[in-house]
Formats: sequence, structure tokens, C-alpha cells
Amino acid sequence: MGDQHVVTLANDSKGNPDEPLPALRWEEPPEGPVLVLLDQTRLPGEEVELVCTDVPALVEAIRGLAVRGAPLLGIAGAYGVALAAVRGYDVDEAAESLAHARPTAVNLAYGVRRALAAYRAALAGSAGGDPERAASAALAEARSLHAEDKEASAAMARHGLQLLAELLPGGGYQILTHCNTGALVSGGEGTAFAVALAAHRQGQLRRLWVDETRPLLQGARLTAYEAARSGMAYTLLTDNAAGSLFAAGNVHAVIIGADRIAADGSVANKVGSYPLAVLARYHNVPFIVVAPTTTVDQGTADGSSIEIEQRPGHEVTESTGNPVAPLGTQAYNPAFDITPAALITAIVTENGVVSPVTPDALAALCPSRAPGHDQVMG
Ligand SMILES: CSC[C@H]1O[C@H](OP(=O)(O)O)[C@H](O)[C@@H]1O
Repeated sequence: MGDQHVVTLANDSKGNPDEPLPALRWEEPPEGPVLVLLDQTRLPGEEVELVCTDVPALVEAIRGLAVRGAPLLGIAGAYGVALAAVRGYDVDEAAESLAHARPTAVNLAYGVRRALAAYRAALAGSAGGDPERAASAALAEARSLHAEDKEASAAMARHGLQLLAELLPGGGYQILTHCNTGALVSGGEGTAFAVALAAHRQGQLRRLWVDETRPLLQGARLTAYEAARSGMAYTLLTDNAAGSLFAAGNVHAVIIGADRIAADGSVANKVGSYPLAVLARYHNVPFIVVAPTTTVDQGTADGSSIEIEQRPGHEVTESTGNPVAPLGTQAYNPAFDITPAALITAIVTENGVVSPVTPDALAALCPSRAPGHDQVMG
């Protein structure tokens, strides 16, 4: 998985809670371009950066969730195509392996596709198929996607904050979130967590309740880490405790991210999202999904068509390498589940809010992309 070295994040990112974490960055040292990833599997205990010098190292980092989260996967995929092109590797082969590293987040294949299309267009357009110019085009497209996602994150925070003001007038609300949706999944401050951060900065957020999010604990390890850096009031809970929190009246809204949103508005997100939607409906609490339009896949009709990544059983039967179940225990470990549009109060995108969630309302906010925009080699 590339070279590893432990870093202490620069003071301006550790000391300044408003400085987003450096989840991913492109660097061009003398020995050749690299993609530097903050290894999310080592957080919160260690801040280790992975230096990816080739695509197999990046694919392994994606599969192992060293880099994760739908929008950031798209950005990483695009930089991966650029890395292959600049270093003279087989670009088509790199694109295929990157796009299929994880199946559910549509952003990954979308980011790969964008950089690949820029590379191919430059190759076809430049005199004599100049690979250097084509590589520069792929890198420029990756940088453009990175910048777009940062802007989208800020826009979603604004739209989400406005929505909360309308749904929960007077502020002082308590929000429950699931998994991790902050700067560690984004070119900016994230998706759902960016809304919570904006609410905190505006003095509207009384508390963020953080689902630990078994089995990989993105909530405990990553969202709590980001919440602590921000200075907001937050409390960690086991996923099983969410029901009692609703029953006690301590959840005023649920805000989560998404990995793929089908054309009918159904949402694939970290496993455990669907039960929260059912609890929210039963307790008459708004259930809000925050995602950029790059996560909306108009080429997938409904949730039943979304491939749900099945992850290795050992993620469930082991914890920090120690068995938590008898040897040989089989485990059911879907990484995501599907929440139907009927249980979703609103979908917040960078282009505005969809509520109620209908196919037409969702399509109206999404720029038209090729059907099945995650088809890499289309
Ligand atoms: C807004 S993207 C964050 C999204 O990605 C997470 O999945 P994973 O940690 O497996 O990459 C989870 O579904 C989050 O909601």
C-alpha cells in the first residue's frame, strides 16, 4: 500500500478547528508525482500519511478504507487516473481497477470517468497524441473535480443550515448522525457533517449524537475525531442505543450522507441508515440526506438496482485483531443499506433541497449526465 510514514499534522490544521483535515493531496516531489492520503484506518490514534506512487497502492488503499467516503473516492479515482498517465502506466487498465475497487459509491467511477475522458480527449486532440499533454489534462480534470467538491460542500452546508432553521425554528437542536461525512470524505468540510459544523458555528447546534457505526467504527474513530477538532458538543453512542435516544426525545433531526442515490430518490448509505429512517418516521423526526449531485445516479432506477458491497466477515468477528466470536463464525457484513425515498424528509445537494423526494424534483436539481454516469469505459 505505498510508502508509509507517520506525520504530525501541521499546526495550522491541528490547531485551527476551521482548517479542514488534509484527507488527500497531490504532490510532485523530484522522484515523481504521488498521491498522499491521510490513512483513515489509523485515526484517531495516529496521523499517518500514505504516499501512493502507483495505482495498485491506491486501489489497495480504497479497498481497505484508508481513503473512503463517496465524494473523496471520486476525487481519489480521478487523481489515480492522472497518476497512471503522468507515470506512464496503462491508463485504461488503471481506470478499470480504480472504478471497480468498491462498487456502491457512484462517485468513484464518476471521478475515474471524468479524468479518463479528459485524458482521451487530449490524446485524440493533441498533435500526434502527445501523452504528456493528455496526462496534464487528466490531472487538470482531477483538480477541477477536487475544487468543485469543495464548493459543493460549502453550498450543502448553507442549504442544510437553512433547512434546519425552517424545520427546527429557534435552534438549540440535537442532531444524530451515522458513519462519517466530514472533511475525511470530501474536498471541503464534508456533506452531512458540514451542515452540523455550520450549525455549530452559528450557535444553533446543542449537541451532535454520533453513532459509533459498527463494524468499522467510522463514527467513533472519525466523526468523533472531527467533532472534537471543531469544538462542538458531541456524544458517542452505540448503534443499538439510537432507539432509546429517540424515545427520550433527544433527537431533533437525523442527518446522514449517501454513497449512491437512485433516480427515484432511494439512498444507499452506511449500513444502519435504514433503521434510523424507520425510527425517525415513527418518532416524527426529520430524516435528512446530504450529498452532492455527483452522488445521484440517474442511470440507476431505484434502490433495488444498487449493488451493496459485501465486506469480509472478519470485520464483524474481530475487533482490533482480537476475536469477538468463536473461530469459524460466519458473519453478515453488508457495508450499506437502502433507505426508500418515502422515509426521507429531504435530500440536500449543492444545488438546493429536494423535499418531498420525488424523481422529478431530484432530476431538476441534477445536471444531466450520461445515463449510468458511473460506466467508466462508456
Ligand atoms: C458522504 S460519503 C460518506 C459515506 O461513505 C461512507 O461509507 P464508507 O465509510 O464505507 O466509505 C458512509 O456510507 C458515509 O455516509
